[in-house]
Amino acid sequence: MTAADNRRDEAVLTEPALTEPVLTVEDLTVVYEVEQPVTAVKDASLTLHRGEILGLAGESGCGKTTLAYAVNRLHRPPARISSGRITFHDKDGDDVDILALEDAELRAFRWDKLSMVFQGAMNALNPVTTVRAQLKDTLLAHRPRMSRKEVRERSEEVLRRVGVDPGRLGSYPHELSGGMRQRVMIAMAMLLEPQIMIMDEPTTALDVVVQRDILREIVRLRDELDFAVVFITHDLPLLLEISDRIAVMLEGEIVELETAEKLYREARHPYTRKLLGSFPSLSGERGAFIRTGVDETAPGEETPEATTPTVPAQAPTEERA
Ligand SMILES: Nc1ncnc2c1ncn2[C@@H]1O[C@H](COP(=O)(O)OP(=O)(O)OP(=O)(O)O)[C@@H](O)[C@H]1O
Repeated sequence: MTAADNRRDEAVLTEPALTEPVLTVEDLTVVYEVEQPVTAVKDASLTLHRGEILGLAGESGCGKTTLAYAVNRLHRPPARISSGRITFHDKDGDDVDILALEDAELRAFRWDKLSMVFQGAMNALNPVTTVRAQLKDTLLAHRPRMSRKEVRERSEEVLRRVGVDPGRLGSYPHELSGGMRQRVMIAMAMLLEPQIMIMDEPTTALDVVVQRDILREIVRLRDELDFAVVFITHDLPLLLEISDRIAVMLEGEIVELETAEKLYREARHPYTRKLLGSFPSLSGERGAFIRTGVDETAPGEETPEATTPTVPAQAPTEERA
């Protein structure tokens, strides 16, 4: 392979072809109405494209979680959206004004069109209910006409997709490891085949090896199923590996939004450069762009057009509990 081939391959990997938008956030401002009001998100605008992984980076307290919650209208008082527009562009052609949805419409919208895996989500599973019952409840709440057989098949399929043996359907959350619980949460988030998944530090509480396995699978699932991901973390090296584009937040504002490679090589904003410089793994010799880790799947293990459920190659083999 020549150097030109290498460069071309790298460009294919790192320069995403931007598809049509699936979500548009315009001038969003979110304020915590406390004694000394905090404007946690200031005039934030971004476009998420279909099938894209958009990383949201920035140090603790810059407003990442507030932004993510507001997009899904999961924010609670004292948080208030004081201005802005959030539009979901459904694949059937409809534009949905998320801020105008009534409660019932919002309940139908969440999980179905846009789902969220948030910090500590692995503890969000109901401790007294089996995995089977939790998947079934979510499915039937949105698809009441599904037959028992369809519910069973879909539940098995999503578990397989995230690398959990369907034999675990009968398990209670405490019978699963942290990594498995987090995989189950990801299965739950993709259960209804949403077009967007927002992931807020989904793997932070897990050890590094499990984290990488799960991230690899998220990228693989995105490749197979084409949902868009907003991935939030302050781990910039990790975002550089998995994201198509990265938005950098500083004190509530999005100060830079670029492709991962451009951000890595030619960050424009001084804060982005400072952030890049604060990770020793990024501040040494900048040779080849580091975007290889989680993209590296065993060659030939999957075809892009695969539509049948497949067990990810990296899935742990596990025994029935
Ligand atoms: N309930 C609240 N009341 C008042 N201020 C709040 C509240 N929750 C968050 N904030 C403030 O809003 C700002 C943004 O917080 P947010 O949690 O969105 O940041 P973050 O970037 O997600 O941080 P982290 O990475 O630590 O989760 C911070 O200044 C925070 O102190």
